[in-house]
Amino acid sequence: MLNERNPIPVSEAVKRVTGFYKKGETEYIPLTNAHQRILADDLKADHDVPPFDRSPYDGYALRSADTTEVTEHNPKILEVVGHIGAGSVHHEHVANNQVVRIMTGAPIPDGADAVIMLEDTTTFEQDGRTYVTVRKSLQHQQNISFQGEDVGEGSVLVNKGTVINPGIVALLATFGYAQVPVTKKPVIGVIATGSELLEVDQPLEQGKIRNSNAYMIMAQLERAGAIPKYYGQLPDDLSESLEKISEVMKEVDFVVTTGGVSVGDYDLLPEIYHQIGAEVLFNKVAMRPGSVTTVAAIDDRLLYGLSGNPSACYVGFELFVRPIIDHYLAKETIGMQQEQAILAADFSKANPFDRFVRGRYQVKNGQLVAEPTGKDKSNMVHSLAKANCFIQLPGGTEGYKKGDQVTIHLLGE
Ligand SMILES: Nc1nc2c(c(=O)[nH]1)N[C@H]1C(S)=C(S)[C@@H](COP(=O)(O)OP(=O)(O)OC[C@H]3O[C@@H](n4cnc5c(N)ncnc54)[C@H](O)[C@@H]3O)O[C@H]1N2
Ligand code: MOO
Ligand SMILES: [Mg+2]
Repeated sequence: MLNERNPIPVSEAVKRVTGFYKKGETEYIPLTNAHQRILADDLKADHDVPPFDRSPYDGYALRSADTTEVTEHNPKILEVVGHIGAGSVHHEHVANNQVVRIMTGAPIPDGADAVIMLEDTTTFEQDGRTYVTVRKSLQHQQNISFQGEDVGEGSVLVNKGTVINPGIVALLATFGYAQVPVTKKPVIGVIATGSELLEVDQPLEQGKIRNSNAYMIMAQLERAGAIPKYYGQLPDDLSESLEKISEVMKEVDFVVTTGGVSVGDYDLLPEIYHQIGAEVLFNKVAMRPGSVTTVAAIDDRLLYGLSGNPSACYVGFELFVRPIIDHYLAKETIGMQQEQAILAADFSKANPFDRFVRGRYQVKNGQLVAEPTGKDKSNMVHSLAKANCFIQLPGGTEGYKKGDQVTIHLLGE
């Protein structure tokens, strides 16, 4: 256990955490559940798309050589010898001066090399036979959707580690993935600590507040792609907390607690880490909010001690829990995406530590602009609601001015 609290830079804290990453196993899940999961194998085309030459129009498949010289004023009559919709095949060879009535998506019959659109023809019957008048000349291979023009067999379409979006779902279906290989989600235990906490359905009492952090963390876990497992809230009682946390550690991949990590008389987490023999990786980070964020490890399992203050808890989660989930899921990108933005309002508070201000970014005139979403104290909860990014304001300055360029970390709504 560390007795003294030495603030370390955020980057160093992230590095210490990612040193403990594990990768989840691959599991196979039904395609209907695959949206937003992480692809565990490269998605490779095992056949051409389309798998055969097909018609992109409703019209007639014909031999282009039969239409040389044909114009609006010099139409030509051809005989209709077949009729196919998408899903059907015309098995006979199309000979000179013959056409096959064809619908969008149907395979081009053997012998035909072009398709004329229905609008450029008229049909008539004579002596029990069907004919079509064509009023346009067609080039060899005109109006054909070629085998493999969308996707060629053998190409890698999506790399493993990619978040599955609706477009990827379409590709998975195209290539017959009824079961999709995805990375297993980590199961993360959530415990709230504090004798002041009421559950959400309890009425307010003097000196007490409702536990918002546990529910916030569970939503953050889901957003990050993990499975939250809620173990309820603990009063500030050492032996009860010790027992519960030791038990939970055995059941899940990681544990996140909130509250009790600072230096108060009832901040029990430091003593709990000591008694269960956990190695404290850090207990002070040079940032605001969340400076008290603590991470400890037992063997290969991490125990996150997030602050009790809601905004500090939120920021500590996104900076230090999210990367470990991204690693576990073997995502292509780890942690929050960063962008440059223009600060939309003055931020006058000076601070020796880096600040991660809850902000909202939007695009204005082609430029990312970010604005704080409310009061920036770590014990506040209201400013979290509208936040879609953190505005990073490096420490050691007298504050920032509207118009300054800043780095923002996207929360990925
Ligand atoms: N003497 C010092 N005091 C404090 C320091 C310090 O360095 N020296 N650090 C301050 C900072 S910074 C923070 S952040 C907080 C961290 O507190 P803890 O992580 O120990 O959390 P608690 O003491 O349990 O609670 C703090 C605050 O948050 C409320 N809380 C707790 N749990 C929840 C919950 N689940 N949902 C909603 N709100 C919760 C709790 O009632 C307290 O108001 O310490 C400062 N103090
Ligand atoms: O950890 Mo505290 O949030 O720096 O305010
Ligand atoms: Mg405390």
